Amino acid sequence: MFRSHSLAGVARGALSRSYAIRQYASAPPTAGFAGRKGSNGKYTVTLIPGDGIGPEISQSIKDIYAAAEVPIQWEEVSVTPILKGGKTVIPDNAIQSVKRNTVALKGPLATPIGKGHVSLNLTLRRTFNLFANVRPCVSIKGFKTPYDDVNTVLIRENTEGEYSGIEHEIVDGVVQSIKLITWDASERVARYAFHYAEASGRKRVTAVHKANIMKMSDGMFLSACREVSKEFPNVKYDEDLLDRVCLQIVTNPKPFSDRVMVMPNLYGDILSDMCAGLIGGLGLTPSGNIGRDASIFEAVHGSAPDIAGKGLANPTALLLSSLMMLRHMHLYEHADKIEQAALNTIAEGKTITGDLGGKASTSEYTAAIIEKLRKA
Ligand SMILES: NC(=O)C1=CN([C@@H]2O[C@H](COP(=O)(O)OP(=O)(O)OC[C@H]3O[C@@H](n4cnc5c(N)ncnc54)[C@H](O)[C@@H]3O)[C@@H](O)[C@H]2O)C=CC1
Ligand SMILES: O=C(O)CCC(=O)C(=O)O
Repeated sequence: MFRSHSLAGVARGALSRSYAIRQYASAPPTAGFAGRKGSNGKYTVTLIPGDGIGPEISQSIKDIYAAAEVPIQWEEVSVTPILKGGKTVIPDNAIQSVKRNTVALKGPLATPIGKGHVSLNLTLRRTFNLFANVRPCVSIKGFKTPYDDVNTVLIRENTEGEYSGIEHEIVDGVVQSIKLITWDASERVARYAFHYAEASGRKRVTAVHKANIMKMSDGMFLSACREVSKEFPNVKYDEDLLDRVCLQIVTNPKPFSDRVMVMPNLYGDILSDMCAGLIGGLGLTPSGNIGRDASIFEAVHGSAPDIAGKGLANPTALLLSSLMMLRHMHLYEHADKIEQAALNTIAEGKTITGDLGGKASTSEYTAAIIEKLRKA
C-alpha cells in the first residue's frame, strides 16, 4: 500500500546541506525557496494584511523590517471574498502574487460563523497545496507564565480532514460533514514531520489521533505515519490519543520538547491554541503553511474582532511567523537579530501589550523593538 512520494527525494537532497534550525524554525528545506531577488538586491514577498487586527499588526512588521533593513520589498495584496459562478474565490492578483513570489506573510482573514462565505484561509491553503502547517510554541525566557519550559512543535495536516468543507443536509434536521483522509496527504505530512524532526534535532515523532473512535480515517493516518517511520531509523516513532496528549501537556509540557507531533487538521487547530495558552496566549504563537511551490506564514490567531482598531493587538505572533519565513528564505541573520529584539522587549516587561499584562499599544511595543534593533 505504501507509495513513495517524490518529495522525499527533494527533501533528502536538500537536507544533505548543513541546516541549522533556530527556535522559531521555518521548516526543513523540503518546500524549497525559489523567491525572486530584484536588481535592487531585495526579495519580493507577498503581504496579505488581512482583516480585523491584521492591518495593525502588519504595519508593525513593516516598521520593524524597515528598521532592521531586511532585504525585502512587500507586494501588498488584499484578499477579499469574490463571488464567481456561485463560488467564493480569492482575487486573482493575490493568487498570482503568491505564485510569483513563492512566499507570503498573511494577516488573519475572518470567516463568518455558521453562514456566509467559505474560509479564505483554507482556500489559500488548498489553492497552493500548503500541505503542512508548522506550529512551534516556545516559552519566552523571562516572561512568567505557569510554565516556563514549553517547547512544542506541532505539524498539522493542512489540506483535508475535518476541514474538507464537504457538508450537506441529508434530510431535514440531519446534516453530514465529511472528514476526508487520504493516504497521500497523510504520508506527505508524516514524511515532512520526520524530516522536520531530523533537521531540528528532535528525537521523536508522535502521531496524535483518535483512531480508537475513527478507526478507518485516523487509522489510515496512523498507518501512513508508521510506514513513513521506517524510512527514519534515527527518529523514534510513537502514537498517542489526542485527549491524553491534551491532559499530559497541560499537566507537564516538558516531555514534549523532545519531539514533533503530527496530526490531522482539526486536532492541530485546537491543540495549537491550547499550547498557546500555556506560554501567554495567541499573541505569541507563529505558524508556517508549507507547500512545495509556495509557503504562507501567518499567526495562529484570528482577526480578533474584539480588539480590532483599538491599537491593542500584540504583533509578536505575526512577527515570529515572519521570522519563520526569513529562515525559510535563508535570511538567518536578520531573523536572529529581530527575534532577539522582540523577545528581549517582552522579557523586560516594560513595554508589552495588554494581552501579556502590560499597558503598551501596538505601536509603542513596536517602537520598543525598533529601539532595541537600533542599539544592537
Ligand atoms: N488563520 C486565520 O486567519 C484565522 C482566522 N480566524 C478567524 O478570525 C475570526 C475571529 O476568531 P476568534 O475565534 O475570535 O479568534 P481570535 O484568534 O481572533 O481571537 C481569540 C482571542 O484572542 C485574542 N487575540 C488574538 N490575537 C491576538 C493578538 N495578536 N493580540 C492580542 N490578543 C489577541 C482576541 O482578542 C480574542 O480575545 C473568525 O472569523 C475566525 O474564523 C481564526 C483563527 C485563524
Ligand atoms: O479560516 C478561519 O477563519 C479559521 C481557520 C483556523 O482556525 C485555522 O485553521 O487556523
